[in-house]
Amino acid sequence: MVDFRFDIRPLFPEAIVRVTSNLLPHTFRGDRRQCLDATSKMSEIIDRLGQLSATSQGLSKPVTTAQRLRMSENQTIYLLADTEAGHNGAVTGLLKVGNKDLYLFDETGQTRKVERAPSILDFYVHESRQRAGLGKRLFETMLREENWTPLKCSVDRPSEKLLAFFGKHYGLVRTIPQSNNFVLYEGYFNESNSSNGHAHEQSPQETKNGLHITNSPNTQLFGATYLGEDVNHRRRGSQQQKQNSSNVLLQQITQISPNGRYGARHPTCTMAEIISGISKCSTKVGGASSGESSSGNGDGNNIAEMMTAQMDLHHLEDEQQAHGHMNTKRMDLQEVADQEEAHFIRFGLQPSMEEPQPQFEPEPEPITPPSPPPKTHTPTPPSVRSPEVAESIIGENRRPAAFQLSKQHTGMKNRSFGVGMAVMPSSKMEFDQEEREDFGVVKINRPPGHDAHSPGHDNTDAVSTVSSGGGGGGGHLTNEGYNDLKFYHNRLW
Ligand SMILES: CC(=O)SCCNC(=O)CCNC(=O)[C@H](O)C(C)(C)COP(=O)(O)OP(=O)(O)OC[C@H]1O[C@@H](n2cnc3c(N)ncnc32)[C@H](O)[C@@H]1OP(=O)(O)O
Repeated sequence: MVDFRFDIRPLFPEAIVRVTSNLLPHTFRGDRRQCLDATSKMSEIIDRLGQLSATSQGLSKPVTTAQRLRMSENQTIYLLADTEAGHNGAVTGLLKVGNKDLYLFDETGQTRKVERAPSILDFYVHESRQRAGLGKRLFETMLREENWTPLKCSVDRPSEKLLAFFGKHYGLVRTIPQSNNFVLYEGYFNESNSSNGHAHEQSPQETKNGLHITNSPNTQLFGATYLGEDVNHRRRGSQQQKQNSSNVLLQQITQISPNGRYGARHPTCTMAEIISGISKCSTKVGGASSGESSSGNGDGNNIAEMMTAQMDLHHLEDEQQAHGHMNTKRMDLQEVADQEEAHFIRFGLQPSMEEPQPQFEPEPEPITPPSPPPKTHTPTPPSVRSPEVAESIIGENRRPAAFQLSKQHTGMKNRSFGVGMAVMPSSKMEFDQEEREDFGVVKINRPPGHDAHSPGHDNTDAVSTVSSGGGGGGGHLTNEGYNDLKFYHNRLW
């Protein structure tokens, strides 16, 4: 029993009271002074019961506090009291419910967005009163007041006791596995039961080759969901007529900008763009000289020409200005980067031969399932996807980039766009620091055994060699055959 230093009976004219964000029992009538007194006492009751519930469930901190209730507009706490107990009465149970916007899997594994889903958020009956029917009494009162049914309740990370409670009182046993902490019971999505509960339920989205694509944050962060082969078979009949609209949707989804803080524009990485530009130039020119087709896209050649011209200009300036005028060169390099950026934007929209557009065939191809919800009926506590899982999903199942995955999509940090294109796993990149603190050289694909400081080599490093090797094979490589790029950095960049 949970008793308090004050008399709880004025707060509980009924055995069960309902409390919302004003922290007053629904039965409360009184003046301003009484109101302050009542909210203060009610806060103490809620905090105490919330703490006991957390301890009972083994949680490190309570999910129910008066402060949280005060801040939430769509949550309600039901409190059960025994006014006969002791001198001041005792509070014996707490049930917190609310409406949540949830992305949920249905029985077939399709994602549905359910707005204002009825949710059981916290439930506690004091240990000394459990298994005496008080939980059911509290729950039934809540169902009546909220006009909910047990089947339509989503349960936030239920304990074993609560699962047993649902099984015993409502015959609810078979759950629909979810990827979040919520548990639903089979029948949740039945239309016949939709009279109460769901204020808004969106229809499942399109699928493509078993990849389930929605506008959900999960899809935007981790990519499409694989539903499994049997689901594919079931859908194949109707897939033909959906083909066209599906392609359109896929295109739309991949072009959706992430929302919120993920949608904020990130500062461009000039360094990576320059390296990327050199890599593309290298591939283009190299491909042409070796007889490979480079006619896939004119933009690549434009970039190569532009880079060559710009780097020639730098080379000339370097020779003229020797070691002075760092600022002038820095500005020129920035201009190159700016122009490149504009080209790469177009380049990204019309990928060259190195970045083929994904071509979707009508038949699904075998893909390792990244995250199909396990079809079991034993509720398991869902776990949060780690970045490594996201990485494996992307790595194994993503087709060649229809859109560039950035940390907006992967959740991974510090992924410089373009560096990977310039430096292959077998290659190495070196950063040499020159005398001045803000001046350095990047060397890419240096042949093994090359001494960075050996005489005769550093001269080529000290000036830009991207275009200075006119007599050499690639025109943008050093005499030794590695990509070489001079750069400046400044603490203010
Ligand atoms: C979303 C969430 O809030 S999850 C957290 C749920 N809360 C907890 O786990 C806190 C500790 N448990 C409790 O507070 C209570 O047991 C509640 C709230 C789950 C149920 O309240 P009670 O007053 O015990 O429920 P009530 O008496 O109406 O029903 C009893 C049934 O609940 C289940 N149950 C209650 N206690 C237990 C227990 N210790 N072990 C297994 N099942 C239990 C059983 O099905 C039981 O029926 P039975 O006695 O015939 O086996």
